[in-house]
Amino acid sequence: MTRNDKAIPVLVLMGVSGSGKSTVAGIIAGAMGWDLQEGDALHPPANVAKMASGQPLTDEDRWPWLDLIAAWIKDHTDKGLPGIITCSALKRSYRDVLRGDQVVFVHLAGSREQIGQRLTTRLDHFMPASLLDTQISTLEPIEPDENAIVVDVGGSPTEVAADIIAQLERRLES
Ligand SMILES: Nc1ncnc2c1ncn2[C@@H]1O[C@H](COP(=O)(O)OP(=O)(O)OP(=O)(O)O)[C@@H](O)[C@H]1O
Ligand SMILES: O=C(O)[C@H](O)[C@@H](O)[C@H](O)[C@H](O)CO
Repeated sequence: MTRNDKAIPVLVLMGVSGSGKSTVAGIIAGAMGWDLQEGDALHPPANVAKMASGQPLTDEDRWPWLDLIAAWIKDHTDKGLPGIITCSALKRSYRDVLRGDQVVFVHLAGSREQIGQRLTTRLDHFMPASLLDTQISTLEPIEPDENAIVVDVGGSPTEVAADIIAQLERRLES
């Protein structure tokens, strides 16, 4: 059986803390009926404790977590199931662990001021707003050869989700 893998995407919603990954992923998963995995839920407890104490993760902290994200993606691509997973995926080398024919990275991009403002009003999360600067300095922007969509997060969550779905549909048509 042949299958158009591009038509069965697994989206990796990526970007710095507070860029809206969880919020927008929930809207898209609901609208499309796709499986949803919150990447933060796959962090080992030690990683969560480290971030909650205000320390940024190192590469060594992130590799085992990225392996779990990659396993979730592979489970979906092996079964030909669409899905959406949140993962900061800040460095190109991290994205290398996650890549595949069906995998589309969606970078939620916004200004430090806007994302910082959203983080200071988010009170129910382990990640302190103080870590935003290290998230931004660690981020390696998407490069042209990566299978990716970049969206501006200036609009409402519903507008950002609609922008992503529209860009995805245009890619499938082309
Ligand atoms: N487009 C948006 N407009 C206004 N507020 C937003 C938007 N997207 C997200 N928010 C709000 O900003 C905050 C951060 O969003 P969210 O938790 O989804 O980000 P995140 O990227 O998943 O963060 P983290 O990586 O730290 O888990 C939340 O309080 C959320 O309600
Ligand atoms: O790579 C990282 O530093 C982490 O994944 C963070 O991005 C957090 O998981 C997230 O932002 C907090 O919710």
